[in-house]
Amino acid sequence: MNPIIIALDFQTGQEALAFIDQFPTSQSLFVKVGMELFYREDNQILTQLKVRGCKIFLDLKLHDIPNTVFQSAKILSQLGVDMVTIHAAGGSKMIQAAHDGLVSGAGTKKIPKLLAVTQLTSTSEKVLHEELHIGLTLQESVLSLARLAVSNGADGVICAAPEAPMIHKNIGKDFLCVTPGIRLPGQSHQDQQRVVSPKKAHIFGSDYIVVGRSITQASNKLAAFKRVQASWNE
Ligand SMILES: O=c1ccn([C@@H]2O[C@H](COP(=O)(O)O)[C@@H](O)[C@H]2O)c(=O)[nH]1
Repeated sequence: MNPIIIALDFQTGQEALAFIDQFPTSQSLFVKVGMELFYREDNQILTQLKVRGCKIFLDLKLHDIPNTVFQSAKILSQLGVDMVTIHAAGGSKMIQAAHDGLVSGAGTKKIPKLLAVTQLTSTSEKVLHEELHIGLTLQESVLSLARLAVSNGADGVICAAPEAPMIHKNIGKDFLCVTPGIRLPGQSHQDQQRVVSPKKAHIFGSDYIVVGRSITQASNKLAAFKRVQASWNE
């Protein structure tokens, strides 16, 4: 299994595909299409990526009333992607609606994995308390949202890697922990707050790491991807 999901945070499909085309065709890539690329390019970027053999994590982080999420998830389920996201903070009915929408929309297609964002990896303990007015610790809040997610049909969560052991211990080893907030040693954290190296994420038990700028903004992107792989395998 390839545990590295590359976040294709490019402004155009042309840039994203030029990036993908640098990799050998034998390399099976797992990529994340987020709001930036999807809002610009729509479904046709997904088709282009599938033609190139990529697995796709469509990261649109749905967060709305249950009916809207149900209808949207139904459509996402028909796009042939492997994973989709919602915000767990939308609550039990919203998570359930996302699950039901995916099941109802998939038809004969494979149902995409449903991942619930717990606390964004750009959120610090200080922001959680002072801006969001949440009285729990980050770990408590992440675990509580992960419990809400699993009870309502999610297959896993988006969290920071140091939270993965707690989630796997309390919820189960098969519940996916997909972890952004990844940097190689010495790199700037930029807007991320809860950051670890690929090696540390592997030790913590992340099922997948999501890596964007460390690879996509490197001068030699293929070499950067190999450095991430090497760190994970250390
Ligand atoms: O909590 C979250 C949820 C999603 N992301 C996404 O992951 C990548 C990370 O990019 P980097 O450049 O490696 O920081 C990005 O697409 C985010 O939208 C996240 O970082 N944290």
